[in-house]
Amino acid sequence: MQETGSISIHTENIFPIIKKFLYSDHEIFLRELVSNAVDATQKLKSLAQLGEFKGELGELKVRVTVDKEARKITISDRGLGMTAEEIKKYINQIAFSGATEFVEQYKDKDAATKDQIIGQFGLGFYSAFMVAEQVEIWSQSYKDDTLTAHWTCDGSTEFTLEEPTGEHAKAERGTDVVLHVAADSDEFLEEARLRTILTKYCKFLPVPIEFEGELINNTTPIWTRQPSELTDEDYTKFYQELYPFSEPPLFWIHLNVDYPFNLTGILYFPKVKNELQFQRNKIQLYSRQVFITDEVKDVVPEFLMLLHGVIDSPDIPLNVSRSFLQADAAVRKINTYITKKVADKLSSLFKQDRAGYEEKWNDIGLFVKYGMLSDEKFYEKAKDFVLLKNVSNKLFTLTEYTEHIQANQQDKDGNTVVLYTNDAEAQHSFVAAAQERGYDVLNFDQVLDPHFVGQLEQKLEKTSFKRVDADTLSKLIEKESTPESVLSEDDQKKLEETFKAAIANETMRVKVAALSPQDAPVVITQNEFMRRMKDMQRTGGGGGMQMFGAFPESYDVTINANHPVAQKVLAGNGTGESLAKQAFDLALLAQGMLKGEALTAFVKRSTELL
Ligand SMILES: Nc1ncnc2c1ncn2[C@@H]1O[C@H](COP(=O)(O)OP(=O)(O)OP(=O)(O)O)[C@@H](O)[C@H]1O
Repeated sequence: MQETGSISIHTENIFPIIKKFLYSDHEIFLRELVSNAVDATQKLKSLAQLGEFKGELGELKVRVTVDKEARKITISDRGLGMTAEEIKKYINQIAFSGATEFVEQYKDKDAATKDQIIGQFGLGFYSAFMVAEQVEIWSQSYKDDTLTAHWTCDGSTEFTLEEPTGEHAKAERGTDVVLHVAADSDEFLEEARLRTILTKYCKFLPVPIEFEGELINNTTPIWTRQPSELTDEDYTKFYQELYPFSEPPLFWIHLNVDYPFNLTGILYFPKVKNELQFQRNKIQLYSRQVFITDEVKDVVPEFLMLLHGVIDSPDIPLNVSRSFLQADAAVRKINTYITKKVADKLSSLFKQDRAGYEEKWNDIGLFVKYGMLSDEKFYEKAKDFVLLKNVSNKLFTLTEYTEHIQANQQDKDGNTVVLYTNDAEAQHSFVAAAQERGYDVLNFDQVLDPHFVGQLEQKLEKTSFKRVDADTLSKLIEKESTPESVLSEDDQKKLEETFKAAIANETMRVKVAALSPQDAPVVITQNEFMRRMKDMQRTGGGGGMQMFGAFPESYDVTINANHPVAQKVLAGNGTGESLAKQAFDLALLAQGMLKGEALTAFVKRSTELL
C-alpha cells in the first residue's frame, strides 16, 4: 500500500518562514525529537503498567546516530510506535497544525517578541525541517496485527505513506526518525556539535539516551527524588554536575509542590562575593526533565537569580511572550512560593544555628538585602534574620541592635540615631571619637548599603541613620543639654574670621560651635543628605539624580569653641592664623584628605614649629 497526499494547512508557505526565522535556534530540533522519543517510551511503560501491553519491554533506550557520509541523523526509540493511521493523525495533522499555529502567532509580532517565541516555542516534530531537506519515519506500533509504517516528506505539504512489504513489513517495535540533513545545515553532521546539543538539553531526561554508543544522560537527577533519601554529598555532587569547577555551595533548598501547580527543583546558595557581579552559573529551567532555558528572568523574582540550581515545572508556559508570562497567574504563584521557601530556609538556619548562620553572613548578606529591597513580602520575613555588623564585627538583628543602642543613642526628641561608616579606615577618627563617647558604629560598606540604609530608615519607626562623618557628634545625636560656649560672641566671630583666612577655600564652610572640650578642635564633615544623593547616584540611583553630579564636593568645618586650641588661636599674637591653619590641616590629615603640596607644606610648617 502506498499513499501520497497533501497535508492541509491554513497558512501558505509556512516552511520558508520557519526556516528563516528560526535560524538562531535550529539546534532545538534535536531536543524536540528526542523528547518525542522519550514520551513514546514513557507511554509504553505506562501501558505495560496498566496491563495493556503484555509483550517484552526490552532495553528501553533512545539512540541517536549520525552518518556524515550519508548525511543522515537517526533518532530511534523502542516506544509505543505509530501505525500508518496514527502517523496521519499525529504527524500530518497535529504536528503540522502546531507549526501553522506557530506561524500565525509569529507573523504579526515585533522583533523582540519574535526572539522570545523562537526560544520557547516547542515546535515539536515539525522542527526537524529546520535542518532536514527530507524526513522519514519508520514506525512499528506495539499493537498486535499492525504493520510497519513508512512516511516521507520533504517539508512541503506533500507526503508519502506506505506499509512496506517483504523484509520491512514488520520491524522491531518503536520509531526511527531519519533526517536527511540539508546542505545549509552541515554543522549538524558533526558528532561534537550533536553531543553538545544533547548534553545541553537532554542531560537529565528520564530515559537513557545513547549517542554513538555513549550514554548522555542521568535519568534520575536528584531533584526528582525524595529529600529523605538524599545525603548532603548527593546535593554537593549534583551541584558539581550542574556547574563543574565551581566552589561548593553554602546550602540548598529542595523544592517540591504538586498543588496548586507542579514544581520540583533544587536551589543552591552559592558563595557570593560582596559585589553585584554577574554570575556565570545560572538557574536552569526544565520542563519534565527537558532543559528549556537558563533565562529564568520572569519565572523567579529577580533577587533570586543570584541563586543557582534547577527548577522543573510543566506548568510554566513556555510558548508565550514575556509580558504575558509576567501576568500569568501560575508564574506569579510560583514566584511567591519560591520566595517563601527561600525566606523559610534562611529563617530556620538562623533559628537553629545562629553561629553557623553568622559565619555564612558574609556570603548571604548581599542576597538577603537585595531581596529585602526588591520584594516587600521577603522584607517582612527577612527583617527578623537580617544582620547588622558593627565596626567590631559583632552581628545584631534589627531588634537586638535597637536595644543595644537605645539607652545611649537617643536624641532629645526621642529618636534613635544609628551611626554608621562606609569606610572604617578612612573615617577612623570619627569612628574612634564616637566610640569614645560610648556610641556604637555600624559597618555599611557594601554596594547595596546606601539603598538598604534608606529602606531601613523608612521602615523603622523613630530611627534615623547618620554617617559618622556627616556632622559633629553633638549634632549627629543632639542631646537636651548642649554645651555652652565659653567664648563671647565677639571672640567667636574673630575665631571664625581667623580660620576662614587660614583655610582660604570656598568649598570649606567654616562655622564655630560649642562642642565638648573632649571633642576635636576642628571637625570636617560632609552633609548627610548631599552625600547620600551622590552615593545613590554612583550605585545607579536613577536618572532623576543626575543633577547632583553638577554640585561640587563641599564640606562643613566646625571649630570647637570650647577646645583649648580655640583660646590659643585667639591669644596668639600674629601666630593665630598659622595655628588655625595647623589645626585645620591636622583635621584634614586625620581624614586622609591632606595630600600633595598641602601635605608637604604642612610637614614643613610642623618642622619649623618644632
Ligand atoms: N517517536 C514517536 N513515537 C510515537 N509517537 C510520536 C513520536 N514522535 C511524535 N509522535 C506523535 O506525534 C505527535 C506530534 O508530535 P509533536 O512533537 O509535533 O507534538 P507534541 O509532542 O504533541 O507537542 P510538543 O512537542 O509541542 O510538546 C505526538 O503527540 C505523538 O503522538
